[in-house]
Amino acid sequence: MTALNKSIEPGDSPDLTEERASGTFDTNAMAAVIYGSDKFAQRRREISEAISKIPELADSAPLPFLDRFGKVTEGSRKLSVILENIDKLIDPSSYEEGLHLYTEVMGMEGHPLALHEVMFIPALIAQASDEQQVKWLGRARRREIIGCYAQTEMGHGSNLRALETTATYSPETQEFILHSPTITSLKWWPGALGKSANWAVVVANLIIRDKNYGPHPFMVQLRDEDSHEPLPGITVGDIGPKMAFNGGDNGFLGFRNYRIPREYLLNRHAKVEADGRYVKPPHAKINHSAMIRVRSHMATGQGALLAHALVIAVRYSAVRRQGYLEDKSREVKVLDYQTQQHRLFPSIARAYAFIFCGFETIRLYDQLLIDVQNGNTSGMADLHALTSGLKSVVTYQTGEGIEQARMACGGHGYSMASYISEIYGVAIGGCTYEGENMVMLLQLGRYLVKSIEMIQNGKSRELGPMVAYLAENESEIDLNLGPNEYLKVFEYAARNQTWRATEKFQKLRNSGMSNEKAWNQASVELTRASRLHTRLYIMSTFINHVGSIVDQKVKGVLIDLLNVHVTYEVMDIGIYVQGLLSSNQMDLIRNQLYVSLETIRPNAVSLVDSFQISDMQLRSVLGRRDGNVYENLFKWAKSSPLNKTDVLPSVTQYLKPMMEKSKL
Ligand SMILES: CC/C=C\C/C=C\C/C=C\C/C=C/C(=O)SCCNC(=O)CCNC(=O)[C@H](O)C(C)(C)COP(=O)(O)OP(=O)(O)OC[C@H]1O[C@@H](n2cnc3c(N)ncnc32)[C@H](O)[C@@H]1OP(=O)(O)O
Ligand SMILES: Cc1cc2nc3c(=O)[nH]c(=O)nc-3n(C[C@H](O)[C@H](O)[C@H](O)COP(=O)(O)OP(=O)(O)OC[C@H]3O[C@@H](n4cnc5c(N)ncnc54)[C@H](O)[C@@H]3O)c2cc1C
Repeated sequence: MTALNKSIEPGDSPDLTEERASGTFDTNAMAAVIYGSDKFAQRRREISEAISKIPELADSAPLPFLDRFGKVTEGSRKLSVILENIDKLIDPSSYEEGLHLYTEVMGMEGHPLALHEVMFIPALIAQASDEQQVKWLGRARRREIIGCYAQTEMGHGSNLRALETTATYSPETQEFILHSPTITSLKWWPGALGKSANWAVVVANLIIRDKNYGPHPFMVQLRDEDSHEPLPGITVGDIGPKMAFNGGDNGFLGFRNYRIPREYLLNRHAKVEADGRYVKPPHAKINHSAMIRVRSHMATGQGALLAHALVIAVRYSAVRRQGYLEDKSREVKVLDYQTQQHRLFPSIARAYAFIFCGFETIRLYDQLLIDVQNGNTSGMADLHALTSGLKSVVTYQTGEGIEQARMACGGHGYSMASYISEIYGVAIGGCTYEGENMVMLLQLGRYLVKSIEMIQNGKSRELGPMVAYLAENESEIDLNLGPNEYLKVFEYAARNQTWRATEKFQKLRNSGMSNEKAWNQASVELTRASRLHTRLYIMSTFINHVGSIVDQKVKGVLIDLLNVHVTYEVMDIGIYVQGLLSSNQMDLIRNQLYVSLETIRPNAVSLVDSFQISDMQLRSVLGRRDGNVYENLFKWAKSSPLNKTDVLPSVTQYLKPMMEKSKL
């Protein structure tokens, strides 16, 4: 019996045992749905089992008790143990297995290879020519070098056109000269840059004979491969502590006329010939492909973070007893309160929805990558718009859900013993990285406005499938028919808001206002349209995915969860559907939501157990699989370094003299 499946073990809290007994489906079968296949769900369990057999992979102390230096050291220490044992742990060629291994062993705090795997290698795959890949990709995959992705500067992150770092081509020496002309041009934020990486993909403005060709990616060696000392002309270091990711070394980087060979421009798409002739890429934004990749993966990534917080909050809510319902002889599990269910269950539904929606988005990205490698860039604008909206909505809603999960754990949720604040810090980083959320919502807004303009110009037939609904007329809604009717409600809301926002923008522009000013004055309405459009996409992928499930028990509970989702989402956008739904219909939906919360209640713990997050990965006293919270909370507090002695030096030095003095 492993510690991961839904089986009940001796010594488990009777409250959690009772919850698991009431589950109506097999959590292994649900895990197969969550992780895409039974085979991979099984591999995850095997990897967790293998990790548990290597004691050096365990945290050397609860991570919240480590200081920054300790966290950074811990990440590197564990990395070396992982690499010594890698063949025993995973299939090293599998990205997914690697991700599971790192997530479980490292926790949330970050580690030296995070950006190497997530951005550096993908940037080489997408942007390096075949010849360049022979030179660097193998070395990167074998971890002979550690890389990062250095784009953002102290002065500019969103507006890439204003980046200041230059890469000036010198035809005489056939080199690029990298230079940081100002303080604000210092690269600032790249993960693993500060202390770990010795190479970077650096985004800099390509200058040839005084002409600026805009941001391009360059492969740049930062540190000596033997001594790890920064190379002459490079200034590099750590940017200091952050809200989270404190085991990671986000860094700064400056160049003083630093020379690299002409062949170090990543030139799969754009090239500079020896004489300085520039060969244009097939699409102006093709250099942004590493960002598109991460954005495409963010729905699944954020879904997993939300799931992590919910495993903690739901299990804890089943062992936490506080207050009474009808039976006054025993306090109830707080999970039985409708308010607690309303706080947590819609988030469980969203976590599932984000993961399923992520499958579809990753599929679209993988297809785009193949198309682009074959010279077809026609799908780039669609995927850019979709992933811009998606990363914004899922990161924001994940943050909201995790914060509700924290509050659902009362006072103990505020303790680092819950680990929820760490998950929150990591998740909300996603609202900023890979494009600040408002900026990205406006990118989608731009695409939606263009879609409306196509309809206005009689080109509805040319609209892509995801925006075709913008040209439709609304039909009667019968809410007894199930999720597809709710989808129509969402289509109505997104269509209406997109038309209103576009018309506002056009009206302002037609009144003589500049395009930019009109855009700015319509921008809040445009972001609202983008959110509704994205939520519609999430809902439709959720519905489609549930429709494709074969295991009937799993499908049954996912339909119940879908009912929570659609009713909650429609209630949440009530203001946008006032013209469509009567107040009687709104009351009906509200009641359906309350009924669906009750329907899900017996399966709540099994639904979060199905994420199969081991206790090691969970790192939460409140969320432990066995539910034995209280004795472990006391043990956790006793392990605090402050409790090593009864009397602290600070008491002897400052408080005692103060109290003594007051006695006189
Ligand atoms: C597996 C992963 C899971 C989890 C990750 C875990 C950990 C990782 C942690 C952290 C990593 C973080 C990394 C980073 O943050 S890297 C830095 C990221 N930086 C950004 O995202 C910058 C955001 N800014 C931009 O992307 C662009 O500057 C912006 C799109 C906002 C504007 O670009 P620009 O000014 O150049 O263009 P516009 O004039 O606005 O638009 C012109 C035109 O081009 C279209 N466009 C823009 N971008 C793209 C694109 N990527 N693809 C296709 N088309 C694009 C845009 O829509 C316009 O089109 P049109 O309207 O037709 O003219
Ligand atoms: C945890 C973390 C990890 C990161 N890792 C990396 C990395 O590995 N590599 C890397 O290169 N970078 C990295 N970054 C940097 C990140 O990509 C940028 O911080 C991000 O793109 C936002 O840019 P900014 O900081 O310039 O924000 P700003 O653009 O300055 O945003 C400030 C405010 O201005 C608003 N704003 C800006 N432009 C507009 C506009 N046009 N219209 C309306 N409002 C606007 C924004 O909405 C926001 O409210 C990381 C950041 C974080 C937090």
